[in-house]
Amino acid sequence: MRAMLYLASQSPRRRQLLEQIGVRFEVVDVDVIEARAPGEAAQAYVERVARDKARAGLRRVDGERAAVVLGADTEVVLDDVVFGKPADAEEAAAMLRRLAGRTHRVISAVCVADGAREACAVSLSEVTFAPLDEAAIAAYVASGEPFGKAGAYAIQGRAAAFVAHLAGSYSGVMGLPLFETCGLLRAFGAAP
Ligand SMILES: Cc1cn([C@H]2C[C@H](O)[C@@H](COP(=O)(O)OP(=O)(O)OP(=O)(O)O)O2)c(=O)[nH]c1=O
Repeated sequence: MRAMLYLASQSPRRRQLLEQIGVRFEVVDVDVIEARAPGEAAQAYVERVARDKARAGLRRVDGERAAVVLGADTEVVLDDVVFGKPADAEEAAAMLRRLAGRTHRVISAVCVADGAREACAVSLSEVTFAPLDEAAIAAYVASGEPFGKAGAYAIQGRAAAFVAHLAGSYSGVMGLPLFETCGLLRAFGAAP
């Protein structure tokens, strides 16, 4: 019998990505505080948040036999500054100004847990943005796309036009690294 998989995420992108690899799952809502501790390395932070989401999901499905829970986190990192989701239009524009014409890292962590064990994987990507002028930034922010996205952009959306180069995982940048996810789910008996 295959384990029942729960995706501990509100992100429509993660749902879409998991569907893409043909895995059956249900969504469980979790509310995890995302705050980097002083001195915490960016990658350690992303991994910790993904793990917290998986653990919170596990608590929500508590008591269910053969439940496997998946949590993930994605952050954009430039000069060791972690760019999460912008709070407003001003912050979105500020993030895009800093990303323009430069190469940043995208760290995506995925953690899978059941009642007995837990495992995580991290995907690292490098994304190079073309230079962006103020008009392009203003138009992009006005489109609404930056909101709810780490680094204030969506590679799967209009921001594809900004991406001059990507080294790494497209699905990882979008929010769920599918290669790593698939490996973990197989190990937990939640994917064929
Ligand atoms: C960089 C980038 C991020 N994103 C999204 C993926 C994530 O939804 C979001 C990063 O925020 P997260 O905090 O990782 O996830 P979330 O709050 O959206 O969802 P949950 O915690 O419930 O799982 O940014 C894109 O959709 N495209 C991109 O190109």
